[in-house]
Amino acid sequence: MHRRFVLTVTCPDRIGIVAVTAGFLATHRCSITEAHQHHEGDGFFMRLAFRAEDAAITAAALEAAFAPVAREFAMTARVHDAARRPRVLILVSRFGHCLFDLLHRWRNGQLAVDVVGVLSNHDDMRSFVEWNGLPFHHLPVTAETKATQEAAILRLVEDGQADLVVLARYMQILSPALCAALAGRCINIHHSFLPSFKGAKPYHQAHRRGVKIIGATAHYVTTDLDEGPIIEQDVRRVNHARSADDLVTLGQEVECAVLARAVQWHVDHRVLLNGQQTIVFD
Ligand SMILES: Nc1nc2c(c(=O)[nH]1)N[C@@H](CN(C=O)c1ccc(C(=O)N[C@@H](CCC(=O)O)C(=O)O)cc1)CN2
Repeated sequence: MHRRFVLTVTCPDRIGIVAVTAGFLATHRCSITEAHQHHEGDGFFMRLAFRAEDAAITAAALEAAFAPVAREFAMTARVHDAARRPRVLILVSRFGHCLFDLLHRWRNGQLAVDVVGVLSNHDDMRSFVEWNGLPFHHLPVTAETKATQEAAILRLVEDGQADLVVLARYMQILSPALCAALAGRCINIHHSFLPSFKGAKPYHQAHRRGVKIIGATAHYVTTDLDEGPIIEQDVRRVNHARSADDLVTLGQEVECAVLARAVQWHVDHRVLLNGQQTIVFD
């Protein structure tokens, strides 16, 4: 049974990157099953999925063997075991639609991850989460208790060895310290087509503006609210007859689909960061 891996590479652009990488894989009896690359300015980005004949080889061993090439080409290179199930911690407040959708995809095997738990600043989702056989962590927060509450969040991330934190309509602004601790591994779903309508009540802002299209945006979380690198977006048409509450309801479907795609692409190592932007090899 061949073992399957993913190699991601970010480096300065130059001749020979693909050749040396493909050569390395061939030398190690690996065959490429999917290849993506992108040139952006002086940068080069690549994702290779491949299978290895040697059933005993590991991602760590391949990454170590590739290190001399990575050094020579100034690459940030990572080898991921495609069979490893990333560990995910989900954060939610009162709106459960994105949580329900993610856990549905987890239960039916579509989302091949291990959910280490669900955390909320409200108790609303406890019964649903525990019905799914998952740990529920109720961590209320006020302005006065924010530092203590966030320390508890970080402990859960570390104790759960979470590879990814998903803000599935978690309506608290994370501090710069927590953003730094979760840099590149925390995805938020914002319920507007960014950069329009940042903040807590985007559908009401959109309704006041009289938009004909609403949307949702999944992005990595940074200190600057709703400014993080965008992973995925989508929209749907609305019209004058829709109330603000209608927009809240109609938007939920878009939020679920956008967040699910963003999480799936992240755990499949299809998203590479390029400064404040992303490159998505979907
Ligand atoms: N550092 C960041 N934290 C969070 C981000 C982010 O981009 N950077 N995204 C939010 C989610 N979000 C919009 O998508 C959002 C959440 C909350 C608020 C807000 O103003 N919250 C108020 C409290 C609201 C309440 O208690 O219901 C606040 O925190 O004072 C705006 C946008 C998640 N965190």
